[in-house]
Amino acid sequence: MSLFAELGRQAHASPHGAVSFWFAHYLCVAISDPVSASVVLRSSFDKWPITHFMRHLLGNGAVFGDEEIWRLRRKILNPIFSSKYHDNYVQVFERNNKIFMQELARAAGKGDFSMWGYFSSYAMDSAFDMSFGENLNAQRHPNHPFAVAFLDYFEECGVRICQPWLFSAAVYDLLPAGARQERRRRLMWDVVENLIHKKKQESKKRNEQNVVHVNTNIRSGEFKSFLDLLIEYSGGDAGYTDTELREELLMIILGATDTSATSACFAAVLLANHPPVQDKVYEEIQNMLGGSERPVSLADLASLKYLDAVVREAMRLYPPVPVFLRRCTKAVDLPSDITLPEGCEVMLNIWGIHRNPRHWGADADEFRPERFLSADAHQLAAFMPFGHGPRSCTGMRLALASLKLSLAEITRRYRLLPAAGYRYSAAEPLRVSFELLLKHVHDFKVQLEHRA
Ligand code: HEM
Repeated sequence: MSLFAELGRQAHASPHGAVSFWFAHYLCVAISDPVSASVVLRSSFDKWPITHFMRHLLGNGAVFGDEEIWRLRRKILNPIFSSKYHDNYVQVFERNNKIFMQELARAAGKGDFSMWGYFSSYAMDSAFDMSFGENLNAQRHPNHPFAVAFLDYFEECGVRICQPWLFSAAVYDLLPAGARQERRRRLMWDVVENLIHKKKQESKKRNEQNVVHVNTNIRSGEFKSFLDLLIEYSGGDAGYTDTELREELLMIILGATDTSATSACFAAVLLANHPPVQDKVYEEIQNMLGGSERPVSLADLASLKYLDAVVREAMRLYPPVPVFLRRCTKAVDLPSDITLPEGCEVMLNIWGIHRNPRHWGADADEFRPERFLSADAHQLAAFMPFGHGPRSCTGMRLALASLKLSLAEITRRYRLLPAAGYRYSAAEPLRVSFELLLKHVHDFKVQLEHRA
């Protein structure tokens, strides 16, 4: 992670906001200027070839697919993630949040513990539920084979991406790690393919009987899972094949799970270490609920402006995806008068952009949520944890809703405290590492104290 921070510092000092460096045998350009980053993100859509090893599990799933395939897949994803279906999915978060709170209650008042397992199971259950309309129940059964295979698979990918000599599949597949990945992939594919098969059978039966489907899994209305919508928007029986459906669904589950858990965990650790900020969040929630014990709902989120600022500030300082890797498929002219040639590997250094003092001021490294209450257009354009342009995250609105719902429920019940012996200060910022996503070296440890 220190590499990205150093590249960021060097780029901030350069008039172009960019520096070149070697990564394995690639000569790359790292950009920490938001305006140049936005030009690249709007014009170059292929990812670095080193990310191709993710295709072992995800195939041509939108996130790692080359531009040609990605464009076709994205056309189907866009309507599925439109605001039309937002409420449909948020019901899933509300439901899984209840289980989350029941599970978390077991850790409260018992000293240090890691938030990671709780947030990641909540995110996994929500992603699975949205994808299939089925409850994986990893929150109550963290040893569920799918959940274990998924987490272990991506942990191993995190190790691989930091070791360039493991990039080649010809070598990796012969190693014990390659064999383990193969077993995990098989298990996940089987689970997903069985669910696709089951869904298609059910829908065939319904069509034969001409029955209107109401999914009783969800409180109100007809729930449509990502699987339902992918089938519908890709053209029904003539649409996506089972392989294409599996690729897209696994890609959505990947996109939704660890990213959301990482963001929520960083926000929780920052709240634990900044009591005055936490007090303001608590006050805001109490003022809104006015003493009621009802759960926080989607409709409430619009009133929780300070909580929104806290979530954004946590993602600014600790973006779960700290770098995006793009390859220029044509020459790109940057505003600073330099041209990136065709084939150039570009690292969009989000960590560096989010801490660029030109945009965020001299206190860019400090946790100060208030800056988002008065952020100007330049600052908002320099905030890109979800990417930017046509290939940015489709799930941004859902992710923010999920984060705020869970953090609001935690803060109203508990006072978050730093783990014993570990307190964050401006002089000693959170120590982080890079393993596919950003990670906290101290494993997101906090304590929870019941509020009176
Ligand atoms: C805090 C949580 C999240 C963060 C920080 C995040 C961040 C990102 C980033 C950085 C990208 C890649 C952008 C790029 O390459 O330029 C991405 C792509 C994607 N994300 Fe998210 N994401 C989050 C949650 C979600 C959720 C909840 C979903 C779905 C339910 C989702 C679905 C996707 C998909 C489908 C893509 C691929 C987009 C494409 O290549 O066209 N993400 N996300």
